[in-house]
Amino acid sequence: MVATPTATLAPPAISARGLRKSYGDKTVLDGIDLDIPQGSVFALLGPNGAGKTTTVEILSTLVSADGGTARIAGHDLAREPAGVRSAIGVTGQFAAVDGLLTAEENLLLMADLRHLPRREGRRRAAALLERFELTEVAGKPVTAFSGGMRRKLDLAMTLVGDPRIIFLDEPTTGLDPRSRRTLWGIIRGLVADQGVTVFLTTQYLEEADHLADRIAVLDRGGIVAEGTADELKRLIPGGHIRLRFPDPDQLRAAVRHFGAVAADPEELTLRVPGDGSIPTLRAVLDVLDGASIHAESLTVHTPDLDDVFLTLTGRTGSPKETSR
Ligand SMILES: Nc1ncnc2c1ncn2[C@@H]1O[C@H](COP(=O)(O)OP(=O)(O)OP(=O)(O)O)[C@@H](O)[C@H]1O
Repeated sequence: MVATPTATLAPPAISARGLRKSYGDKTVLDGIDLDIPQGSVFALLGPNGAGKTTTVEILSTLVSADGGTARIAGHDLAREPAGVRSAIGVTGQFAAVDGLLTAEENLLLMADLRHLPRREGRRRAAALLERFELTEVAGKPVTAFSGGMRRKLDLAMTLVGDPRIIFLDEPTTGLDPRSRRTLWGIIRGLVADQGVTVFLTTQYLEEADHLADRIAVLDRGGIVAEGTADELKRLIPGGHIRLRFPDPDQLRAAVRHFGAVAADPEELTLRVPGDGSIPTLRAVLDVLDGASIHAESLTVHTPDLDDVFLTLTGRTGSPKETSR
């Protein structure tokens, strides 16, 4: 499919102003603004309980906001909820998959719920089974499926209605790295081939980094930062070089030469601000050599989304994968 040059002129797929929601005296969303262009992937990143699911529930008409306005696919959220529902698909932590039915039966059931003619329903089910590489297991009951296969089927069911906007609430939570990567590929394909807009929530910084055109960090009821992964990383001043010393004397000597930098006497390490460029590294090594200080090891740390998350929310994100 050819990308439409009008995409940039098109109204946003999702826009929201001042969305608010409280449960009892707990303020979950305290005035959220969003602008998500058509055909893009947007990631809402936040720690547990930040209000990510609540945001998806509001934007997908499952829960009403206490205040604020939103337009989804051109429909006013409060006044035209049926129009919103016809344009969106939602895949949540609350998977819609029925374990007793087969994969194909689940898809056909969804086609019935969407009032598709029988033949069209069968055609779409077959195409989705093929696309998600589930054709061979189409006749098997879903109880026999792995977590990754269930997630794929869940996403396929969302696509039966051919939505223009898809909400994915923590789509890969609990999946192994391989299944996660498979789903990432599928999600990227949806955007590239069909131009759908994806609104994704995640606790995985790496997921947001891989998939999203823009990322918003939600914390304590508000969006504390928004931008591309690179823009967010630039919020964090530089990287650092970490030196490890064999004993406290060497560490103390290094502190005298490098000045006001973060030292960890227990770990016998010192953080020197700087990127991993050759001149920076050479300058650090020259200081060590000049003062005859012996360092055991040197590692370069470039800022990543984890640093951003930590700086903005005061908490670390989820453990990062090591299997690249
Ligand atoms: N129906 C409800 N009634 C009362 N409190 C609720 C309800 N739904 C959500 N909350 C509260 O709102 C806050 C935000 O919840 P939400 O599920 O939106 O967070 P989240 O960012 O999606 O977290 P997680 O990553 O754990 O799913 C939590 O403190 C939660 O307990």
